[in-house]
Amino acid sequence: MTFTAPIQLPGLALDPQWYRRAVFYEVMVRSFLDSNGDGAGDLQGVVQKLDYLQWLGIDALWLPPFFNSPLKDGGYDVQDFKSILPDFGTLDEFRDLVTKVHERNMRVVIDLPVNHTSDAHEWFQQSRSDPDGPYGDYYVWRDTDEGYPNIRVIFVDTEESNWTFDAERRQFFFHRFFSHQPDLNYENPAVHEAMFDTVRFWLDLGVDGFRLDAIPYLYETEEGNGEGEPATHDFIRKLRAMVDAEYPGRVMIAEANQWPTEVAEFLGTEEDPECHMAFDFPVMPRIFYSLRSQQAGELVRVLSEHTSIPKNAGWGVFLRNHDELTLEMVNEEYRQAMYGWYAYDPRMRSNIGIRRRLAPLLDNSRAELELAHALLFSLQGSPFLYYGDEIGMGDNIWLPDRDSSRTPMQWTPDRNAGFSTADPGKLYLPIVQSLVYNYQQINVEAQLAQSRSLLHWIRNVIHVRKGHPTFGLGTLRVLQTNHESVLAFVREYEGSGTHFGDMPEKVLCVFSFAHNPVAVTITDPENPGEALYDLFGGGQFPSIGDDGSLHLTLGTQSFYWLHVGGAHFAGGRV
Ligand SMILES: OC[C@H]1O[C@H](O[C@H]2O[C@H](CO)[C@@H](O)[C@H](O)[C@H]2O)[C@H](O)[C@@H](O)[C@@H]1O
Ligand SMILES: [Ca+2]
Repeated sequence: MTFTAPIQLPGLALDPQWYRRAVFYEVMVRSFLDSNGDGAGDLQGVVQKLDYLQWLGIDALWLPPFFNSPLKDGGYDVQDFKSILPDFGTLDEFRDLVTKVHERNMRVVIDLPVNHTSDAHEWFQQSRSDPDGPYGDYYVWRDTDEGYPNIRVIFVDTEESNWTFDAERRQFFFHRFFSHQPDLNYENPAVHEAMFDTVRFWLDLGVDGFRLDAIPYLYETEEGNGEGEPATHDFIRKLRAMVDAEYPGRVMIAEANQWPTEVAEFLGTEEDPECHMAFDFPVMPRIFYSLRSQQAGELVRVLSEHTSIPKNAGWGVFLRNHDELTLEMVNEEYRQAMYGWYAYDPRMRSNIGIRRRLAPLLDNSRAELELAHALLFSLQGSPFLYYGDEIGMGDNIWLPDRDSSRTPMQWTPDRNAGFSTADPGKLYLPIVQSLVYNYQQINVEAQLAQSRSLLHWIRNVIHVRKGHPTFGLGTLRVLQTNHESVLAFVREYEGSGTHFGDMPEKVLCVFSFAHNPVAVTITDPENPGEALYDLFGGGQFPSIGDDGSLHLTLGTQSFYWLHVGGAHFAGGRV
């Protein structure tokens, strides 16, 4: 067997499975760093912080929309798919960003809201004013608001219907989201062409992939619920075929807030692939549920459900993102429990979810933050971090909608948290100044100076994860335990033999959600008698018994990652 070292810096390493090994980081351009002092973050600001992201161990940036936009929905209301909002920068600056990201062997994934545009988009302006013109059929127009009776309203806080009357065209248009976001009409082949053209435009600029926003909602039918209609899958397959043929190695990531069996359809089959990755929505709220209920049962249940997906497809796992913590994937009983624990002030709720950041949700508990991240970094799928969560940033629930958790990144204890030199009143959103999460306490500089900070802890875990390909590429098998608060699973990878370090490996991951120390017996019938070593420090643990049983004790809300087998293991501390 020959081992070749991965291609080294500078430049991108050739790795067809890069997205399955990658740690992703969501950077809202507007929120990260303001390079020119106008009060809003920009592309050059992101460039200035690439060293920080590389140090943290990030492999790929996910940039939510930065296109020209009225910004009534954080940029998901696109006015022009081929230009950048001037506040954020220029196409040349974007090219520069891509080059500098690639120089660091990192990648850039951009967000593409393919389902709809802003009503300020030229296509919609022309569609409403000239029904018989080239854009007349670009949107979904009807004489009444009675079509598609089975299609639910998603933004229940603001919208009563998916139809809005347009006084100029004197017809109703269809919208899955805000009434200023008309849905594109995918029955029209010209819309397909326009979207392919958009995708090629950004791939030609060097992006490594797309998050396909709100992907289930492209087509509507009278009978269906408009979520993953067959024609939607046909379109995605067609798009994937084009990407594979013209831009091999670039990826499509499905944002489909559905149950894994339905989401798996957005990954297609090996013969007829759709997206390369899809976010795992059900697992996320169950992590939060387990933390408060001290019950691992719901996580055990969803992780034990095997959903088959194509060989090279993968999941994206996350704790938080730029949206509310969605509760669409839990039933009413669990939803109410979670509102009670996490959204006790009605101001904290948004649609079917909770508009708070990670650290305030977990009441700034270091044990819970570590436990939640340990899960994030060891579940099956690629982890997606949300900017600022690595330092435990707070939120501002007095801001409207999801702006509560889109406030400026806190870099230093100085003016505007080092985010901007602008007059503080000019910032796009105020810096968090709350008692616990005040930027003078919670910032990158202060955490860099403390070796035991959350930031250093998260960096260490990321680097340990990266030393073990099983986390990105391995299978997950849930184990039986005799304690209701304990979750245990084995991540197992057969090794590819193509890269140095890409060896067969098994890691036993154990998590206790109990609010007190516990003793537990775990059963792993497949690894009787195997030795166990702590992945962080290399310390030897009691071996698994010959009958497959393992007795462990765990501290309050704590976890272990244990290498299974082999006495040679040396630990992974960086
Ligand atoms: O462009 C409209 C929205 O599209 C995404 O929406 C997703 O977030 C919703 C919650 O905010 C969720 O309920 C829905 O299922 C998703 O498709 C995007 O992430 C949003 O920011 C955007 O408003
Ligand atoms: Ca700026």
